[in-house]
Amino acid sequence: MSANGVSGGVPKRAYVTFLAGNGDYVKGVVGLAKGLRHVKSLYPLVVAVLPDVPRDHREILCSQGCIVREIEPVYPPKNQIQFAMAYYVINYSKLRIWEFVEYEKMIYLDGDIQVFGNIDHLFELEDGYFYAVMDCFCEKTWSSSPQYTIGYCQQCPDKVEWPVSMGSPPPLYFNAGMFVYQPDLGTYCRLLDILRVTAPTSFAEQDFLNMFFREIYKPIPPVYNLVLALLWRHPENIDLGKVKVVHYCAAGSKPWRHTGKEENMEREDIKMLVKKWWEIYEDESLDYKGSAIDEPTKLGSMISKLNKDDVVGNERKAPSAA
Ligand SMILES: O=c1ccn([C@@H]2O[C@H](COP(=O)(O)OP(=O)(O)O)[C@@H](O)[C@H]2O)c(=O)[nH]1
Ligand SMILES: OC[C@H]1O[C@H](O[C@@H]2[C@@H](O)[C@H](O)[C@@H](O)[C@H](O)[C@@H]2O)[C@H](O)[C@@H](O)[C@H]1O
Ligand SMILES: [Mn+2]
Repeated sequence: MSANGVSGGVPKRAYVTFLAGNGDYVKGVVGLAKGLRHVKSLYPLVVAVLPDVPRDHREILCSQGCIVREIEPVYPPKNQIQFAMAYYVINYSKLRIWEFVEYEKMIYLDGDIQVFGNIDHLFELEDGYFYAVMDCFCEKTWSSSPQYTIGYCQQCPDKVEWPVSMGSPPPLYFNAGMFVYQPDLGTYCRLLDILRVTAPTSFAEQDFLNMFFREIYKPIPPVYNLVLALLWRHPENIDLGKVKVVHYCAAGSKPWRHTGKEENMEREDIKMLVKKWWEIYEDESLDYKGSAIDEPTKLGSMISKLNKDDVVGNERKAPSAA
């Protein structure tokens, strides 16, 4: 196995998600694992877990065929920022997935995402770019942004034009709940180095990743990450019948917590998407039939230990002469 994700000439690929805490997001990850099986994906699901994910949750994930990899948390520099959601501070730990260099290419999916159509073909996208779906600025989570204040959204840039007095419009901005990327140790080190000197902002690691990858970001269609708010903010941009990936990120839309009480949660399309999520989650025929994969994967943990030895407390040791 070479460290650049190619073993015996076959490029290693996998889906990867992130799990923190001992709460109910583990249901999201189990649903995602079963959803990928449902669409007959060829690739495994790696779950990057923070140390606070309890053993029983890790065992559930292994029993569902997931490859569980423990990661250390990543924290932003000391700050007074009010994140759009207080818990967003834990999302900086997603940056550890750039260290998974035993894979040549990975598709990151949030734990509150479900895949309803096979997207394995995205692994064939040209190397050297960062692929993700454009976000929307119309929800009140964006109320502290200039876009929201003037009513500008990249989903409909002609509706309210960006005022010339405010300079050029913001660069295209992606939702960080789903992206296609290539793990790489050099990128990983630069991410951590630059994070240490970057003031955190409302959307935490999503803002940081947009800044870091702005030169190589390539938008892909919203069928690959339906941010639910698009259904009521930009319905003209969505053909629900063609959507392959649904991102349950609107307030009140997490299927495993859905009560229908929050704004828009009583919509027929939302209720249908929540029902579809539960149908997969409860479908026992989609349970993993193989033997649970050891946690953590032996090789994976050896590689990450090896990498850690080279990056001690983010100061890199000079490579050994050997
Ligand atoms: O308590 C938590 C909160 C978040 N997450 C992970 O962090 C991701 C990003 O958080 P979330 O999806 O809630 O953000 P949103 O997309 O709703 O803004 C989740 O999908 C999970 O993968 C987690 O594991 N436990
Ligand atoms: O920590 C920042 C988060 O930022 C994103 O969530 C937000 C953001 O996209 C807003 O733009 C939407 O309005 C909102 O609905 C959505 O929840 C990612 O989905 C999530 O994984 C995570 O990175
Ligand atoms: Mn999400």
